[in-house]
This record gives sequence, structure tokens and C-alpha cells, in this order.
Amino acid sequence: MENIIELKNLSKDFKILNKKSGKFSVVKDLFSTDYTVERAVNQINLNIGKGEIVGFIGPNGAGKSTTIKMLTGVLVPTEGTVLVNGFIPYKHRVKYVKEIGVVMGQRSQLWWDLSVEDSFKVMKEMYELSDAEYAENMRIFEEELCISELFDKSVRHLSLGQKMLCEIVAVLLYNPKVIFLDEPTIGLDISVKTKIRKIIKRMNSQQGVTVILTTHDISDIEALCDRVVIIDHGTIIFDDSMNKMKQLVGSERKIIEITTKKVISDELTEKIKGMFTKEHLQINPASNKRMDIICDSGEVDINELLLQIMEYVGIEDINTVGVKIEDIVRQVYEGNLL
Ligand SMILES: Nc1ncnc2c1ncn2[C@@H]1O[C@H](COP(=O)(O)OP(=O)(O)OP(=O)(O)O)[C@@H](O)[C@H]1O
Repeated sequence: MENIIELKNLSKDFKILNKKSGKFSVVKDLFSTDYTVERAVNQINLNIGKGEIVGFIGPNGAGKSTTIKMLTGVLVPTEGTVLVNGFIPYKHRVKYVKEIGVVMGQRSQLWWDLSVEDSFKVMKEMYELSDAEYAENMRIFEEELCISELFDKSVRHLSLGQKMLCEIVAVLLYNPKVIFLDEPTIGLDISVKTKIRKIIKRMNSQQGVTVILTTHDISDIEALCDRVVIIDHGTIIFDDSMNKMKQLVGSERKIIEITTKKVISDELTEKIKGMFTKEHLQINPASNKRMDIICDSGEVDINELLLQIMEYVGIEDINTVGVKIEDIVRQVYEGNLL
């Protein structure tokens, strides 16, 4: 497979000013050369093939946004090289923007005062799309998303989900070679999430668009990605198939956050741990009345587990969540996959 993205020894440092205190500190800071250098991305090597859908994940502060900003030409690398579809993003910005689509939570491509349809028409002109190309893509968006229902609405009156659908349509519309999606489904209900995933899949298989997806929602990754790259402290710690990550995470892995009535004793923790084998159950004390149980629901009898906890310390509150990125990262470090 031909590469569309090539990163070689890519690094980015940020200089952080050590602020002075006391009299005239603001003026002193203006002329200060007293900086600490923080390395946000450290010697990344990564090749991504044309048409891949890659999940790019990591805990907060891991270096995802910094990498994406170098890939999209917003930041200049401190060291190393970045090449996307033959372009050096920060050097060839004018030509390069037509090659890529970027959907970031905070940034909008759309015009708040225009209707949805007019916004799309502006995009068509800006990206010099032919009438035929525009019509063909609109046909697909209509088939998958019934997008015409939103045409007359003004962008400022769209719901969060409708707005995200339109943002994604706005970038897919001009047939970019690569799209970068940052948390595209955050805060959205399952029906909108499903639509977003469907349109990304379809444009990937039909138009061959390469997709780089950054998210904290593992179900997005599971639904869309064949490959997962995990970054932590600026370094790539995992780059493998979705199947390999599933082995790591467990196919039916759940996190149960429990707040107990009484303090959780070490004795209780040990007792519960002893009920199941180590690889199917992990208990992380979050405080003396909170514990997170990470278990494989196919292997662990959750009813039995909860009954034991209820009997010993009572249950005040319970919350079940999907696996967190931090948990996956820990599994990588614990060597469960290496
Ligand atoms: N403009 C900046 N100036 C100084 N430090 C920065 C800047 N941008 C990012 N950093 C630092 O670089 C590191 C990586 O940040 P980055 O935003 O890339 O992480 P992230 O993986 O995208 O995190 P999140 O999931 O929280 O968005 C962090 O330690 C962050 O504080």
C-alpha cells in the first residue's frame, strides 16, 4: 500500500516562560530569556497508507493535538520531517489545504449566519468543485444522512448533533485526500454517532479518503478503525491492528465505578480479587469509598461480584462505563501486548 503520510523522527518542543514575580514582573517577563523547554512530541516515526482509517489515541496531554497540528501545517516541527500526500504541510499551506479536511471540536468550517445549504455552496465554490461532483456527493449525503432536511436551517440554530453532521459533510464534500477528525462524536447521542460513523465508512470505501481519528470514545475506534496508534508522553507506544487492541482490551471489557457505603478494606479487595482470575478482573481503588472494577463481563459473574461488595460494604452508587484510554495505556505498559 502506498503511503500518504510519512513522519520521520518528528519532534515538537514548546518553550514555556518561567514567570517572574514581584515589582515590574510583567515588564521583566517581556524581555526574559528564562524558558523551560517541554517536549510534547518525541521522535515519532509513522507511515500511514492511502485509504487507511487510523485511530490516534492517548491520555490527556499525550501529544495528539500537537502531532495533528504538525500534520495540518498549523505548527512547524522542532525536528524531523512530515510529509502528507507529497506536501510539507507548514510550507505548502495554500495548496495543501485543498488536500485535507479538518474537523476539530472548537473550530467551525461553517458560516453561522448562512443557511446550511448556502454554507455548502460556499464550500463548493471555494474548493472549485464541479456541479457534477457536488451533486454526486450531495446524493450520498442525502442517502446516508437525509441532509436536505437541514438545508433551510441557519447554522447558528443547529443542534450539537446536526452541527457536527454538517461539519463532517462540509469537509467530505470537496473530496479531500485525508481527513483529521478530533472527537467527532463527543456529547452526541447514539443515533447521530451511528450516522457519522456510516458516512465516514462510506466515503472511505467509495472515495478512498484516508481518515485519522482522535477520540476518547473507544466505541468510535472499534466501529471505524482497522489500525490503532497510541501515543503517551509524546512517544508512540502501540501501533497495531484493531484486533490486537481488542485482545488487549478484552472483547467485553467493562469498567464498573462503585461508590460504597463503608470504607473498602484491603481484606475485601483481596477477597474479591481472589474470586476471579487476574486477567479477567482488575480492581483499582479510587478512594477509600470508591473503586473501579475493570472486568471481562463474559468471564466474570458481575451479579456475584456486586452481591459480595453489597454484603461487605454496601453500594451507594454504581456507574458502568466503557474502557478508558488510560486503562489501555496501562495494559500496554504492563506488557500484556508487547
Ligand atoms: N502551545 C503550547 N505551549 C506550551 N505547551 C503546550 C502547548 N500545546 C501543548 N503543550 C503541551 O504539550 C503536551 C502535549 O499536549 P497536546 O495538546 O498535544 O496533548 P493531547 O494528547 O492532545 O491532550 P488532550 O487529549 O488533553 O487534548 C502537554 O504537556 C501540553 O501541556
